[in-house]
Amino acid sequence: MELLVEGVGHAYGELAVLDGIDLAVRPGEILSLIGPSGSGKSTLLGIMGGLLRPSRGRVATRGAAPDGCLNPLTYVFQDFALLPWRSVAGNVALALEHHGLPAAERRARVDDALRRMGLADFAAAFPAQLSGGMRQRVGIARALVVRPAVLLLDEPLSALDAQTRDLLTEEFLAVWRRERTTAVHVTHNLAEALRLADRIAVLSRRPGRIREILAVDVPRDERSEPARAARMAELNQHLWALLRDEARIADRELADREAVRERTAP
Ligand SMILES: Nc1ncnc2c1ncn2[C@@H]1O[C@H](COP(=O)(O)OP(=O)(O)OP(=O)(O)O)[C@@H](O)[C@H]1O
Repeated sequence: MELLVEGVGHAYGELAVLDGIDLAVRPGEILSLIGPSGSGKSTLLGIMGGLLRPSRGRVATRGAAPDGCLNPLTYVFQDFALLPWRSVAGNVALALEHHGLPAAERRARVDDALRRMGLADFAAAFPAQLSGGMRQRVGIARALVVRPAVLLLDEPLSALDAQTRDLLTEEFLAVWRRERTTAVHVTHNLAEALRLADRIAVLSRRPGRIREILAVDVPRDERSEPARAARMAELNQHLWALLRDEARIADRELADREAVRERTAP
């Protein structure tokens, strides 16, 4: 399924957060969204998923959802958002409630999602008994169980240590290779974006506008190969320079505003 963002702008009261966002997320691609802190990345993801109505513009989907899709636009959150009093299987099954599925199908879907995320032996465990990495596996299994058309990932790995993050990135990619689910992935981590994404959209400082959309033109399987290191470093440097420019301008604007406030203070 394709996700189209057309002329989207958003303000929280007086605070303009997004401006003139046009973006087409292609079927089966992973699009990473990066930008300075406060540039509106999570707001844009919320608008894409229909959690938030934009002040201007619209979001549309095009194309069919996969067979058995119960919830076309499905989130994976940074803080896992698990219910502590429910088992792993109970947390995954939560996403199926209110869909009126027969018990046997519900069980089959839950078992399948747990197996795909390597959680089959942990179905009866509770979140408190699990590491952060395992909890996020449950978060991803809960998203997969509804067979989403588009996955919306809001910094899904940022609460995890570096090693667990690398491991989960590879596991997520293994699942994605089988399903090719369209995904939008918000992150602060350039290495993560460069590992996962087909394209990376860079937002400017607030109000966030699309500064550039960069295609990661190295096949995923080759991104850690020595022969590709130079190109990957080049892409990383380019992204870093864009973010640094935006952060510098934002800092200068803030300093100028403070100076004006001091001059005009009574
Ligand atoms: N519900 C809200 N009400 C008012 N202001 C909000 C609300 N949500 C976010 N903001 C503000 O809007 C701006 C953009 O927030 P948003 O979380 O979308 O940015 P972000 O790029 O995801 O930030 P970060 O990288 O720090 O996570 C920030 O200045 C934030 O404080």
